[in-house]
Amino acid sequence: MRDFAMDAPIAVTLGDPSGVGPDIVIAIHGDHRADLPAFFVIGDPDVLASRARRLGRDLAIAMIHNPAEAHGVPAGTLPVLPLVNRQSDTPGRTDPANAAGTIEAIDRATALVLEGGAAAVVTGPIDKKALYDAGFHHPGHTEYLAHLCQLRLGRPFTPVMLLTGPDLSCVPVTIHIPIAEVPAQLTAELIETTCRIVAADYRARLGIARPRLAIAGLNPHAGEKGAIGTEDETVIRPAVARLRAAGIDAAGPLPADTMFHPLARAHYDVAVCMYHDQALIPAKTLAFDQTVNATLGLPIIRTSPDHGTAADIAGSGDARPDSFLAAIRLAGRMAEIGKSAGSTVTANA
Ligand SMILES: NC(=O)C1=CN([C@@H]2O[C@H](COP(=O)(O)OP(=O)(O)OC[C@H]3O[C@@H](n4cnc5c(N)ncnc54)[C@H](O)[C@@H]3O)[C@@H](O)[C@H]2O)C=CC1
Ligand SMILES: NCC(=O)COP(=O)(O)O
Repeated sequence: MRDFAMDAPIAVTLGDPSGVGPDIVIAIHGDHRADLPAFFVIGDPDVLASRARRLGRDLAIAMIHNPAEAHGVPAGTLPVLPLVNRQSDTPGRTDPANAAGTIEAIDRATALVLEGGAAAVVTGPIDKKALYDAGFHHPGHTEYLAHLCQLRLGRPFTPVMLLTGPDLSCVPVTIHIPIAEVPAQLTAELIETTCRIVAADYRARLGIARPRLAIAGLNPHAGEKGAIGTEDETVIRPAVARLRAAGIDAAGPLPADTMFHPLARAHYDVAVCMYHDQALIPAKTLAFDQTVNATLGLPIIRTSPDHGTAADIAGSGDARPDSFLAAIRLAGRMAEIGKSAGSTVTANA
């Protein structure tokens, strides 16, 4: 295992057993472990063993009781912190009985990072609807992690979703909400808070001291000077002006249809978009296999692959591991940068 200058290993959750999370973790452990920062899995060892058999892969598991033991497991074995809530191996098919274990893994990983036992959490993809059906009322990891941090630390956090790939990084200001609710939820305050968190975490966790932010408009042609929608002038432009007055390198509102081509991208480090698909469509289209989803604005480091459960190929061996690998690598880099900066500071921490 390479020395990544981190004292604590990274906690990896498998996500929903209906998906490709277990497939990819098994593949990564078998093929890439030596090139990655130290990590351990929080999951059901029987799910991993069963999935490995389906995939025809050898898998030796070492059960651990705390993250520190991950450093001492025999070479070639995968350290696994077992769940209390047992799960079954159901590739391609969600099972309500698995929900408790899926949530437990996120809870325990977050607690371990907050306590300093783990350096970061890398989450495997969850099936959101399956969790909603089981009573989980948070839209996704992003919002749930903020909730967990608030429960533990007693103050609120604004989580910010960042999709970051080799040639494009994007942040959606509103996240998992219906498109019809976007205009009402999009306030100048939310845009400003999001951009301040982006600027602070780029500095503290991504090593870019003064990132250039390109702020998208909401309406076609950024509202065509108010002729095609008003939010660009009444909500977004005032937020950009305040950010600039505060010393943040922000430009916009920019027409969203022309801000993602290569020449335009050369002018910014991160595109701040007004809604989920405005950010995620360009990010996933340009680099589905290399893009990572990172959560900013929290007192913990969290990354994940950009893709979902891919239940249609779970258990088949066809899942590509690249985005998950990039997520583990980015979590390691963020932990190193945070450590050398001597802080876990975020704008709302
Ligand atoms: N971070 C998370 O937990 C995320 C969870 N999801 C959840 O995943 C579920 C499915 O979402 P979809 O929109 O269908 O997106 P998806 O990313 O799961 O699948 C879209 C298409 O890409 C393919 N694909 C995805 N990952 C792949 C990989 N690693 N290798 C090869 N092919 C891959 C799939 O087979 C499918 O054809 C939903 O329940 C959604 O909520 C979606 C995104 C992120
Ligand atoms: N489309 C991205 C996505 O749904 C990721 O959500 P989260 O579970 O990381 O909050």
